[in-house]
Amino acid sequence: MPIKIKNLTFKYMTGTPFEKTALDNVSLEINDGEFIGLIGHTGSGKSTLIQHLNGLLKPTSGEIYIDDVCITAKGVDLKKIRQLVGLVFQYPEHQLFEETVYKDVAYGPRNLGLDEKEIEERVKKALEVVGINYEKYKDKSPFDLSGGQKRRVAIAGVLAMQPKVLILDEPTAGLDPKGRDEILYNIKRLHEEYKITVILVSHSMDDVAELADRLIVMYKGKNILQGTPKEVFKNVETLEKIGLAVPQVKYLVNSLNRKGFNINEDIITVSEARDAILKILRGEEK
Ligand SMILES: Nc1ncnc2c1ncn2[C@@H]1O[C@H](COP(=O)(O)OP(=O)(O)OP(=O)(O)O)[C@@H](O)[C@H]1O
Repeated sequence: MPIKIKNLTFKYMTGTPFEKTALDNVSLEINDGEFIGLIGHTGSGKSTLIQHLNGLLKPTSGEIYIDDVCITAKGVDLKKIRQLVGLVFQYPEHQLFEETVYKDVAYGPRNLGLDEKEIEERVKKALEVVGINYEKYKDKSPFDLSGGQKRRVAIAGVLAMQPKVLILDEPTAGLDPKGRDEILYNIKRLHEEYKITVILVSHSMDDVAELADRLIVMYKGKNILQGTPKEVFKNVETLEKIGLAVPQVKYLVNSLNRKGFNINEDIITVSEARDAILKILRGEEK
């Protein structure tokens, strides 16, 4: 489902002495089935931008089209838009409230007025996608689960709406490494198997380097850079100036090259670095 953002400006508390321009004339296009990494320093406008994509915020000016439907026009059916564009907030597990995992994941589909058979199928599928065993967990209280499991159940609640676009605001924040890996693995799988468009807001350059097809970099409410991770991470100076880093692997490659090695400076992921270092160790390259 393609998304077009045209000249989007958003101000908080307009007309007050506290007015704050959070988005400043942002224009962007996201293609159907793309995996976008949305990065930027804290306060750069990422959360404000994604809240526009399912109609939670209304632009001060500008337009947004989803699948060629202008969702910022008057009278648009926001309920339908929210079905198509699923938004997973930071710490989504704080919104779990039902007494069983089943009921929590079923909450959205039930509100759509679906029959119980369809609801059950959706719950099963959504839990399967996030790697939670349906039979084992459906009757458990969400509050008896680990942090990573709770979050996956919360994500399943959004997936049960069968959105075409999934937006996740820092889905791994506060999780231990195991919980983090499980979430990222499941998002990647979801994108690959269901061709769903994913927008991942992240502070981890390593994660977006591994996962995203394209990065969008925000700075002070503007989209200042975009391109494939390799293209974007070439701009080391610009990124550091705006408080971002490049993937750790890039620093490792630079430091090895300073010691006389000749490793491809485009390398941004651990697996690429491993392959390059193995080649050196096998004597295929210096
Ligand atoms: N409810 C609000 N009222 C007033 N200003 C706000 C509000 N929410 C955000 N802002 C301001 O708007 C700007 C953009 O904030 P936003 O939360 O979109 O940034 P962000 O990139 O998502 O940050 P983070 O990475 O910390 O989540 C910031 O200057 C922020 O202080």
